[in-house]
Amino acid sequence: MKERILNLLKELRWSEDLSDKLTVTTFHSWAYKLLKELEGDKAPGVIDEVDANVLFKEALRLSNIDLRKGRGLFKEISRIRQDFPVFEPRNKDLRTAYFFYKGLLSRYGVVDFDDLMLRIAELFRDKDVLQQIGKRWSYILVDEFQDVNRVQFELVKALSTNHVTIIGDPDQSIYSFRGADSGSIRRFITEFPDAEVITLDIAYRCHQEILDSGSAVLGHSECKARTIRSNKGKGPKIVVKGFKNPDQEAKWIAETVESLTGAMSFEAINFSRSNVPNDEYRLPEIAVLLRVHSLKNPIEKAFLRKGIPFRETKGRSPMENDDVRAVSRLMRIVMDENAQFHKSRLIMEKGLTEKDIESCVSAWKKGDKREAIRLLGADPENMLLKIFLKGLESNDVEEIALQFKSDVDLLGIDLECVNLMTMHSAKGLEFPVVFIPRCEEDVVPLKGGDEDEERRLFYVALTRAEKMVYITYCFENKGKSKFIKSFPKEAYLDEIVLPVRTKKKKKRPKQGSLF
Ligand SMILES: Nc1ncnc2c1ncn2[C@@H]1O[C@H](COP(=O)(O)OP(=O)(O)OP(=O)(O)O)[C@@H](O)[C@H]1O
Repeated sequence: MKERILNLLKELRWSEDLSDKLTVTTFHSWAYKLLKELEGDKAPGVIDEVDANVLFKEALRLSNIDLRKGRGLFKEISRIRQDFPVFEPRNKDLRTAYFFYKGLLSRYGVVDFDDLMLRIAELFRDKDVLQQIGKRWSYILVDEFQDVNRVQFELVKALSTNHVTIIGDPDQSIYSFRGADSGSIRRFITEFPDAEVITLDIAYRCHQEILDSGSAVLGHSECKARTIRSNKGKGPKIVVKGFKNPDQEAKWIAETVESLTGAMSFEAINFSRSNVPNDEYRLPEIAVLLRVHSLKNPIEKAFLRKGIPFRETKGRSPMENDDVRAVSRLMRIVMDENAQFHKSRLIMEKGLTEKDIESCVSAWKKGDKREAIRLLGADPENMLLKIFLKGLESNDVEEIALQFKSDVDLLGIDLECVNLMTMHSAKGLEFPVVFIPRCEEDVVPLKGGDEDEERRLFYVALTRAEKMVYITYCFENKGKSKFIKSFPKEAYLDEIVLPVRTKKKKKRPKQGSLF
């Protein structure tokens, strides 16, 4: 991102070289660097969400709380610590689990993501610290402000003596389940009444049909429809198709992808191109966006059957890759021989003994990384691991873990394959062609979800498309999503695809025996 900004400045013939003055970072990575600077060697390590869950389960066991309650309690604890000021939980189980969890974090000398932000908020209470840190940046710009939580809001507020610009779209707030405060932009405007509000109402990505349909879906939420004009004007209509079941739907998606990319298989030639623009696309220009990851199976099968390469982007951190994770734990142990938490996890996850770990550390310290990786039971040829190791040459392990939130960041999106991902992980991306399957009631909007947030999520999915949107649903299930029903009539083409009935073979009359 920093490179892109510097290149843009060059294009704009900006005379000053800003490469040393410009910091581009995430909240967590920024907080970690500050913590390390302010607390030096005493600064705790950071554990990600997966490790935090492991530790929380340990806390539940220690406090004799039913593990089945774990998920809900952990969500609640995270919510509490993303609020500001943090309040003490009233619920007895929650209070006990929280107490043990905090104890474990401190015993292992680690913080989780929520704690990390809270620590900085705590440090900023000291006016001198705040002044010392604040004067480093003359201008602060926060992007995707609709996704900040209350603690992050307070940090930005604390730094508001600098010139602060926030950018965001309240209609794309889709992370309230993770603690984001969907009202943060509104709150900012209320708390800083002198702030100049600039409304960006021209869209450069999508055609008018997509914007109008997205606005119509939002029109039913508290955000209310906005009028956004496309500088591209009108484009192809959104294609909506209903199928009998997910297999037929997936088959059609695979055929359409094949046709869009000019594939020449026998079936592709036979397949009707009536809904396909004349252009040919490359596979990475196509994305299939799912409401939940578990809907992927029929689509994967259909792609495999046709030999269409696809890449699944789970929106997960590359740190969740087994090999990367093992080496990252080793790095933490190399840096700090008391990194008990990571030692215990290596023993559990890789079946190593204390002695094995010592051998890994010693090989690593001697510079024999390949041997250390082999001893860990990891694959030195793993591509993600190779990229991770490259990153380690110029960053410390915590930095990498915090910087690269998904493998899209690490690998780049431009592999020669279709992108299969959730609507959430598509946030911020764009593709010439977008498929949105399973747009039926109970899936879109998801049963039990917050309907306003579901509308915003669908809006995000729709507006990833630069040109074509194909929305499909299965009528065998609960039927077409009400979101589609709110599209303006002139923005889409609606069609039901009935399964082709294969003619039953007529029974051959049995020839009577001549004898
Ligand atoms: N002034 C402009 N002129 C031409 N194209 C533009 C302009 N501004 C943005 N674009 C293009 O419009 C698309 C969307 O821009 P960008 O990603 O910055 O918007 P965004 O508001 O962050 O989008 P979203 O939040 O929906 O992901 C990009 O392809 C970008 O190159």
